[in-house]
Amino acid sequence: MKLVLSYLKPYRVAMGVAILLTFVELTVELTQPLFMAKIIDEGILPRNLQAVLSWGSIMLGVSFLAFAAGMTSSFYSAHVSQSYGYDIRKRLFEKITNFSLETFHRLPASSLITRMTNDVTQTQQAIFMGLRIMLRAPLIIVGGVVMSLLVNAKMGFILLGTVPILIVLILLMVKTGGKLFREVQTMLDRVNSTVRESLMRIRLIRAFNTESYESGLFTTASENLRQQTITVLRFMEVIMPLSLLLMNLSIVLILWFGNNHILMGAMKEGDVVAIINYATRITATLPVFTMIVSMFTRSKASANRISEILREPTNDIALGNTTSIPLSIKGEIKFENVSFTYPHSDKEVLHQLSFHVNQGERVVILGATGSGKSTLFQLIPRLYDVSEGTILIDKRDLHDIKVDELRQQIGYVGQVPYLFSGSIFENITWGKEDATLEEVIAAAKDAQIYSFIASLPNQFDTIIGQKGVNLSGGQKQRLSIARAFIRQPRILLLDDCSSALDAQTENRLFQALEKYACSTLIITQKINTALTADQIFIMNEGRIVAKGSHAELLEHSALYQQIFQSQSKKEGVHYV
Ligand SMILES: Nc1ncnc2c1ncn2[C@@H]1O[C@H](COP(=O)(O)OP(=O)(O)OP(=O)(O)O)[C@@H](O)[C@H]1O
Repeated sequence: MKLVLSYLKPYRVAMGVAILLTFVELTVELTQPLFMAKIIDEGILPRNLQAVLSWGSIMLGVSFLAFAAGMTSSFYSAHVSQSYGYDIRKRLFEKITNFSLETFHRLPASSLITRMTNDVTQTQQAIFMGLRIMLRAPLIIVGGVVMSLLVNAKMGFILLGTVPILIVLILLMVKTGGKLFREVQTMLDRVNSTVRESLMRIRLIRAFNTESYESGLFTTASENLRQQTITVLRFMEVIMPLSLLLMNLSIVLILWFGNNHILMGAMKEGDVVAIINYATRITATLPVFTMIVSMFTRSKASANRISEILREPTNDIALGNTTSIPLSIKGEIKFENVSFTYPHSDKEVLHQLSFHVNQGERVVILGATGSGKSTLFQLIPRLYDVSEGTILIDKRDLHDIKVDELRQQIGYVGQVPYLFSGSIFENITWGKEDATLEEVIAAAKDAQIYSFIASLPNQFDTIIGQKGVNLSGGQKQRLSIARAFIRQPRILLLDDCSSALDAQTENRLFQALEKYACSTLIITQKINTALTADQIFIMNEGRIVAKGSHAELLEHSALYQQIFQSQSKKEGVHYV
């Protein structure tokens, strides 16, 4: 909470002005019953129209002052809450874009979106309400009692006697109600996460026909929320009428004693009306406390969730530990005894890897699932840092190359092609923002997707849905490859990204790749692809268990012979 509130620091002056003006508005409001008393005592009862008009005009003037102060206070409060919202969203976005991959695994995108939107809005509303309403309610209670004592000390004592009981009830409401509202908030979060997760796996739910199971999860979460909300409302329904009963009793007492005092000539009618007015103003603030408690509880939960993000460490790799030597990479890659363990994990997934890839070479990596192939790829653009050993690019330690310069010269295509909503042109040029149409066409042709794009009515301007839902798996893969090609990378990492392509298309793709003359590492399950490689690595349980050219491996590696023979039989591969 403190961390989130620290974002209000730049707006201390505006907050001060808003609070000061709320005080002015409130003070002025509290004088109104006094003028009302004057109108009654000096105008209405003695039938003096002049007095009614004079006091009425003063009351109107004062009301206008309260209106102006309230409006300006609202203006400043809105400025503070909106500026705070803008600042904190900006900071959250900066922070999130610098998260390590590890943090992204832990905090799913949907949860981050909720924190950046809904949670920030909750805290913004609480700040606005805090400056405008939260202060008003307690101040009206205190101010109302003080003014009543000033109007008539004896009558004022009735309110003074009532208010401590009222405060006890309010404190009970804040404490117990706060706890109950916190539980409501937890239940509400559970409903949100159930819906979120169900929507994320909707395809799977349909495929496995598990709608009734999901619906059960949702019903349970929803029912818990209903029960908890009923409990908190019942509690409030007891406390609120009790408080109202107390205030109404004090109003009856004021009327009773007031009537006696008027009859005895010890008090004027107007003063009784003024004190009644203060009592009703205090009564009117009571429902506001329910809102304050519920809003404060919600915004506290939101503030905690926002703080979690703000406290997350950022990716040290992206931020520091780099020298600024500008470098044009040639593409030679050397691993020297590289071992790797994922952060927050005890299991070493790569063990003592050593290999050398010459500039412009093509290397195919084969291996069982989970053997560490994708992990190896992630070390080259420094998405993770090695735990032991050294990676050299052009004989230079990876740590001595500026990370953004390194990444600019690497083309990476992951296992799952990611396309965003936008045009095909935008999706390809994401790899190089200043690319010309000619470059885009060339990349699309090399990625074997041009003829498909050309057949579309809007060609490169065709809008594709989020995650490219209107494209086939193979088309998505080829668009992702075009995005990597357009960068003219010096190192190209293709992580099983041509799995959906037929053999002919894949062949043409790899032929087109020749002209880029970049060092290319390809993870694949297809032996056909291995045939085009300068070197083949076979990985097993985090180790390179065999490496060499196709001919070398065919001669020396029993494992490779097995893979080759089993796939050759299936696919009719012939090595010439
Ligand atoms: N973020 C992570 N945190 C901890 N362990 C991980 C993480 N990602 C992968 N691993 C583990 O690292 C090992 C290697 O995974 P990796 O994805 O590199 O294998 P792979 O050979 O590419 O597999 P596949 O062919 O199925 O993609 C696996 O045991 C996996 O469980």
